[in-house]
Amino acid sequence: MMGIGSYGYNVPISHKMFVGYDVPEGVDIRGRYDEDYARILTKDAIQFVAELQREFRNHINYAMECRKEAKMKYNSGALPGFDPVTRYIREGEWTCAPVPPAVADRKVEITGPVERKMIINALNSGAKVFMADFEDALSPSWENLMSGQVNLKDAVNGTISFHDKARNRVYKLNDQTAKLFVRPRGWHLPEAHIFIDGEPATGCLVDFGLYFFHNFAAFRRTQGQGYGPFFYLPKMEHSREAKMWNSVFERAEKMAGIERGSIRATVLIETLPAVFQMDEILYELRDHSVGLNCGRWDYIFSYVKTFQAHPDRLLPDRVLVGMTQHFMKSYSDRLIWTCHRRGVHAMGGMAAQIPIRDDPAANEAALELVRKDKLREVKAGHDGTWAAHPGLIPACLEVFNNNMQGNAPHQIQSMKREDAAFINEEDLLQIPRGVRTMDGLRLNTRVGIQYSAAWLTGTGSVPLYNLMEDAATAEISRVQNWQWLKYGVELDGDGLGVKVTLDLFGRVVEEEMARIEREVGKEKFKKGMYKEACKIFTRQCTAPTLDDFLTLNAYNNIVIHHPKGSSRL
Ligand SMILES: CC(=O)SCCNC(=O)CCNC(=O)[C@H](O)C(C)(C)COP(=O)(O)OP(=O)(O)OC[C@H]1O[C@@H](n2cnc3c(N)ncnc32)[C@H](O)[C@@H]1OP(=O)(O)O
Ligand SMILES: O=CC(=O)O
Ligand SMILES: [Mg+2]
Repeated sequence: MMGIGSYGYNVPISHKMFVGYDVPEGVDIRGRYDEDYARILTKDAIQFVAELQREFRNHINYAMECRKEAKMKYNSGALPGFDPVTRYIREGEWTCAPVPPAVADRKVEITGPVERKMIINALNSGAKVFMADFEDALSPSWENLMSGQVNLKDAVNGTISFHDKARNRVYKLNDQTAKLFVRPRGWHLPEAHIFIDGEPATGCLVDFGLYFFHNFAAFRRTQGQGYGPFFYLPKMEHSREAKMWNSVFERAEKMAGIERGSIRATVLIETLPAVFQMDEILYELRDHSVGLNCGRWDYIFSYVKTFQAHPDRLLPDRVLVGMTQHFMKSYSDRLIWTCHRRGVHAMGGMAAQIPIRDDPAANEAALELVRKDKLREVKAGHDGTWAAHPGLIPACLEVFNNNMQGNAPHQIQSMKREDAAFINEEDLLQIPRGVRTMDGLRLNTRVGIQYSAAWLTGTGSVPLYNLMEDAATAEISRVQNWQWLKYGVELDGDGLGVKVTLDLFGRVVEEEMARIEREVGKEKFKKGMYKEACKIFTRQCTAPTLDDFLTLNAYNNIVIHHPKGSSRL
């Protein structure tokens, strides 16, 4: 009844009668029709997305070409660094627009996919902010994206509820809820279920456009104290990409008839090139900015990706690349200095530990690691941090409440970190120290395959071995394997002189697949998409040229095109 395809074709089906979305000229919706989704995919909302697409498509194409050009430069041996052309921005005295009162206090922010029950749990979690994620934590299937929009609309309207029939439990919003930020996808991802003028739409414009169109008015009234909506912006590599977002925001404000500077966004600094552009990014967004965030996991991924052709910059085991490595500490310190100098929040990142339900001692050890990470952040001057799970909110809040300097709900004025002004290119690029082991190779493989299997079946964040895994952490596993294979590295931590070869990797994959089957059980293994995931992950790890993104390459596997309209037989 439905056509499965890499984007570009529909499977003809003979239904007698179709209902479909009412679309404006030039738009073709190839995703499944659903009455709930039709509340989101209204003609006016789609028209707004199409206008954004038409206005910005050339800019986006240009920005993506610039990414390719930068990659070629790095692949020929160049290092990323500060741009002499924009020195005047870095050295100039300017600040961003004042922080909106509604989000002055961001001590702890919970993140999670736009799943109905999780949205309610996150908003009720006691965190100050909830970042609802269309990105690292979400597998961007049509169902996930569209039901995510429905859920967010109900959340902003305050009407969201969820009935867990199996547990006979009804979920509703508390009186006091976290402030909502929404993270759209990155600039590079297409939305292959919506075609505009014959081309797939840009994923982030769909996420942003639909959410903004339906929610700006209610959000500003109920949550934003006259500001908003609020966003998180992922995976940018250059300030030109921030400039595009700024123009998108201005265009949206104009359409909505709201004051310029109403929309506010926090940019994740999570690519290596972007760390040299923090001032420039804030400058482009200075009327729409509410800070920067240390997206540590994608940042590590980006370090490997940027240096894919630099065999002298190989990473040690993934578990050894933490925030105390010099390049990571330098990045976080410079981010704090930059943000506070420009008058905005410097947000910390995500510790990977999550509560461990069935083992109190292990649970306490995990909590202690989270506390330690948060203590380091608050003492360094961060104004808030991220938590992956409601069970971590009280501990994170306690650390921030007890250790922030000054009386404000942030440390923007009280922790200037002038010492971090001297952090230079060498600090930011310093090669992480540590050893490489067979365990590291095995863990990358086991986690990468299991995450990919979850992603292919519609889940974008999963608990694996008591840690949160999402697209960013899986990327590290993938590119690290690729790097080790490409350069045939020696696993120097094992003292056996073993080199990573295709043959060794093949055996590791086989053994780890067997282990996964044992761990998840035969039934789940058979029903899940482990074999497909293994194929995709293995191909990516052994590809002669490194794929830019795991999810971009795997996306074709989750695109499902339906005939125009669905059956009403
Ligand atoms: C690198 C980055 O980009 S980080 C940001 C992106 N990543 C994320 O946002 C990850 C967010 N976290 C998660 O998705 C989840 O916590 C996981 C997948 C890691 C673990 O989830 P689970 O295995 O379901 O956790 P667990 O079973 O302990 O959950 C207990 C309860 O907490 C809820 N819960 C867990 N995490 C969250 C969350 N982040 N937001 C809201 N509710 C949550 C569960 O839904 C469950 O609710 P219930 O008791 O009402 O049924
Ligand atoms: O998005 C956050 C990250 O760490 O990546
Ligand atoms: Mg990220």
